[in-house]
Amino acid sequence: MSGPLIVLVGPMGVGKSTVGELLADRLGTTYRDTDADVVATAGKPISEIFYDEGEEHFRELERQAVRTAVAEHTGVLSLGGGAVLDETTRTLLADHAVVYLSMDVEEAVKRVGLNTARPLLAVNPRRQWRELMDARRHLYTEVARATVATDERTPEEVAQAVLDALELPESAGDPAAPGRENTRMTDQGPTRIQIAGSAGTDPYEVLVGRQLLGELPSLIGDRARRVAVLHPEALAETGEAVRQDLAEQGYEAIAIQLPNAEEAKTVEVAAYCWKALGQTGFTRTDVIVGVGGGATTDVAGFVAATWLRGVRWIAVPTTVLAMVDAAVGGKTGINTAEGKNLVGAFHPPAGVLCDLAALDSLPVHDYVSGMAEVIKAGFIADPAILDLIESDPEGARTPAGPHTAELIERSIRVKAEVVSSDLKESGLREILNYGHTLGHAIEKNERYKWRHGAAVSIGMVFAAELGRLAGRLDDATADRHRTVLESVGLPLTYRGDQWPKLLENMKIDKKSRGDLLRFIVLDGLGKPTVLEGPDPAVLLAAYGEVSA
Ligand SMILES: NC(=O)c1ccc[n+]([C@@H]2O[C@H](COP(=O)([O-])OP(=O)(O)OC[C@H]3O[C@@H](n4cnc5c(N)ncnc54)[C@H](O)[C@@H]3O)[C@@H](O)[C@H]2O)c1
Ligand SMILES: O=C(O)C(=O)C[C@@H](O)[C@H](O)[C@H](O)COP(=O)(O)O
Repeated sequence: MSGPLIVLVGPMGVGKSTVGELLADRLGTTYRDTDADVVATAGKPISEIFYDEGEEHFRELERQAVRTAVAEHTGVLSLGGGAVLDETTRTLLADHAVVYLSMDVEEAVKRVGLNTARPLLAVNPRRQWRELMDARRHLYTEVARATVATDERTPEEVAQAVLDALELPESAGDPAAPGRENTRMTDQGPTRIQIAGSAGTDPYEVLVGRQLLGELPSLIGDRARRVAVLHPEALAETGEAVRQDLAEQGYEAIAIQLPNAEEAKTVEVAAYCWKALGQTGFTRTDVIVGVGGGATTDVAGFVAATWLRGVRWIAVPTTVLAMVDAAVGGKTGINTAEGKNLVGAFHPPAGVLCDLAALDSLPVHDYVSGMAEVIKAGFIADPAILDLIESDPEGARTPAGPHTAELIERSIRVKAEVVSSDLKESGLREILNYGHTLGHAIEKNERYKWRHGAAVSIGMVFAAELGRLAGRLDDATADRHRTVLESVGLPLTYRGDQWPKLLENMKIDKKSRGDLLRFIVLDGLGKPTVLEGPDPAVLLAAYGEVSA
């Protein structure tokens, strides 16, 4: 019978794609994945199909994808975790060499837990997993010719067990087969970016990848008895899922819900957290976990810095901006009526887990806001970032874009290098403030209702104009600010009549020294420097270039 040489079924996260690709290599054939086919047909990630059109529509797309692939494909094929729910699909699989890859519940939660791209497991992963498997296990075994357990086996061992179970020699595939039809990222594990310890602080790692929940307990460590999970209202379910998971690992885990966005960065919210910690009996060996955007991680870090004069904390950033900037480097803090981040502390986290799957649920404006800090990293240190964005500006507005992981990793590396050598901003670190002097002044002027990235975007155009007018920056690089920021949808202008207020706000910027205003400007692409006490007329002229 023609059709796939092997069909792999089994739950999400069991490793079908990794094992499938290994099998295809060893058999000299090609690998195909019906989930990838569905994503290609729909033009969006599976989580978005679930969200926009519902599970029923997704199942219909999946049924068609399986029918086509079973008819066309002659190599190794893997099906989505729920494909076997469909009776037509099960009938179609009869007489094919189907192998069920299984795993136990602990392994599943470790591999899949925090991955919000798996829409069925966003909340309480352990319980949901059991329910899911109770509903599906018999369907997997019904269609499968063999079952291969994956627990505590390497992908190579699983692949060998599949070949053994089907009694397939390694030459069974077609060596003349063309290249892969659907290559997918294999589970290579997260990228690890090191941040050096300095000023008496420990080194730590920023992990970028998927399915990173399993890393939390080892970061928390066994000296901790209590863990507080701080999360924004928008991530109530995720926060509770993380809390519950930690509780099931034996920690006394509490969740503290914060308001969304800048409303969390107040002394009242910090005081509410201190109260919760006090009532829980939080000691110096206990640990805070901040799950959310930059506002949440700023508060979580600040509460950790101030409680008992400093407890350990871990950042789980869920926005682009928090991944590339806020959660890395140990600047923590809150706003006051007088200005942005005016109260805070340098208190680095014990680790940062950037689960890229979290970005799938981020509203587009918040995603784009984060691109301002990515673009900042491009202008001050890594112009390849700008080239990537300019090659596909639309792609840079969505987590499904082709360069998402690279843009995020490159930006983190820029930040990592700077904060590794100057944690407390005694010099070099000031370059990370590019665009922020005016940006923060705008945020205060808008009573912290604007997105940070939007304000920083205007701030960068202003800084570029300041650099140009001060005779430091060439026209092409100054103009490039406008084109690249606008291409992803960031704003370039602000109300002209607000200058006196903005000037007043800028005086309390953390880079100011006495009455001296200081700005980060560029001497050229990737060459940030400090401009001290610019002529007021030059400042006004630069503002004229961004005023609407
Ligand atoms: N400490 C630093 O070094 C540093 C650096 C840059 C920025 N910041 C600070 O970071 C803050 C901005 O961070 P931000 O842009 O992440 O905004 P944010 O934290 O305000 O998050 C934006 C919105 O998205 C929601 N959200 C977060 N993750 C989500 C997800 N995965 N799915 C759906 N909704 C989600 C939040 O609840 C919020 O409503 C500012 O306060 C800024 O000052 C700090
Ligand atoms: O990490 C830094 O240092 C930065 O300046 C990064 C900025 O993007 C960030 O917005 C930071 O919070 C601003 O710090 P502040 O000291 O100006 O409040």
